[in-house]
Parts: sequence; C-alpha cells; structure tokens
Amino acid sequence: MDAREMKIKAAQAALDYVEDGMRLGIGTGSTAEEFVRLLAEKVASGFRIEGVPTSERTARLCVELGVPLKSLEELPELDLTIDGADEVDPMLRLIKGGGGALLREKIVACASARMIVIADETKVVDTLGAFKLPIEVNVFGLAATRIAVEKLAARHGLSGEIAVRTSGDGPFMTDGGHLILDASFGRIPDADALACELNAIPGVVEHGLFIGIASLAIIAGPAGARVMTV
Ligand SMILES: O=C[C@H](O)[C@H](O)[C@H](O)COP(=O)(O)O
Repeated sequence: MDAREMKIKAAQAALDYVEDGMRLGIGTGSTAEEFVRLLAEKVASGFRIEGVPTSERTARLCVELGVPLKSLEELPELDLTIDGADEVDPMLRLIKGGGGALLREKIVACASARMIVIADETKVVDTLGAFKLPIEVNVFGLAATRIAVEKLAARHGLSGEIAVRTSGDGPFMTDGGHLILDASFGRIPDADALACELNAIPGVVEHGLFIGIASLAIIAGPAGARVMTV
C-alpha cells in the first residue's frame, strides 16, 4: 500500500464518525483532501452536512466538489473536526501546520465538540519534534519574536535553526496574513510547557503544538486502519 492509499484508508475510516446533519470542521493537507473527496461522494448521494473549512485551500476543494460550506461566524459551534497531522504521539499530542493552516485549524478544532485525526503510520512518534515545529508569527517585530522564541527554546534545552518559511521568491504568508517560523528543535521533552510558554510571547500568533485537543486518531498502515484514543 503506498502513502496515498494509506491516507485514503484513514479518511475512509473517519467517515464512519460523520453523522447526517453534522456541523463539520474540515482540515487541511493531503490527508484531509482525501477525506473531502470521500465526503463529497456521500454528499452527492444525499448525505447532509455543513462544513467549515480550515483554509482557503480546503474551501476551494470543497466548492469544486460540491461540499456545502459555512463560515465559522455562521457556525461557531461544531460537532466534529476531521484533520490530518504532521506528528502524533501516544497521548494524541500533535504537531500541525506543515501546510501553514495551523491557526485556523486550531480555532476550528477547539470550536468542535470532538477532533479526530487522520494520518498514515509514518506520522506516529514516541516524542514530538522530528518534524519542524511551525510557529505562526506577526509580521511586525519578526526579529524580536524570533529572538524570544530562541531564548525560550534554550530554556527548554532546545536548539536548532528557526527559519522563516518561504514560498517561491518570498516569505510564505498564511491565510491570516502572518509568517511561519519553522523550528528544527528535534525531540521536544516537555511539549505541554513549551506550548503554553510559546503562547505567552506577544508576537506569536499560534503554534503547531495541539495539546489536549484531539481525542481519537485513525492511523492507517499497510494492514489497515487502527484507532488510537486517550
Ligand atoms: O497546515 C497543515 C496541516 O496541519 C496538515 O493537516 C498537516 O500538515 C498534515 O498534512 P498532510 O496530511 O498533507 O501530511
């Protein structure tokens, strides 16, 4: 089974948790897009959901495939969010934001009664941090914010490059008009504390550590999909 087939397997299993009439947060990324494709087939066969997309990219795909959308302003309380992840640890702590959508993803997931992660087994780790941690920052004060993040990282015994994400010739801009710092920390021993302390830096808009948000993960491997819970 190749990587795409595993993503489809996880997305298929996630459909079992989606009920007719649900208000649904819809994630971003290649795994979430497989979910959108399968969801669109169900919608075409008469299944009713109202979706809130976590990015402009997801919104475009939903529109293209006929998945009905509302904004989070129209539907500020959701039943369920289904989204991918860059890393998942055994406590269902996540790193997200590889696609730059972490801020909207976190807002939508936290507005949902439940968040389910869909991923292939390569995303499962014992300790978060092999994937670069995306940190969304305000354009104003970039240098000062980066220094504050470096100092915080040092207090946690973390080092490694903290680079401004680029896209084409310039910096990558998020849907919210912010920049992303990708922090190559390596293994993060205390992700819970780091998450809280990153939020205390004024220029940090949000970060890709999702702690205590997901309650179930569907992990697909060559043998099929399995469920992880906390
Ligand atoms: O910003 C992007 C998101 O957090 C994605 O859900 C995450 O990067 C996983 O994406 P993929 O399913 O493409 O690996």
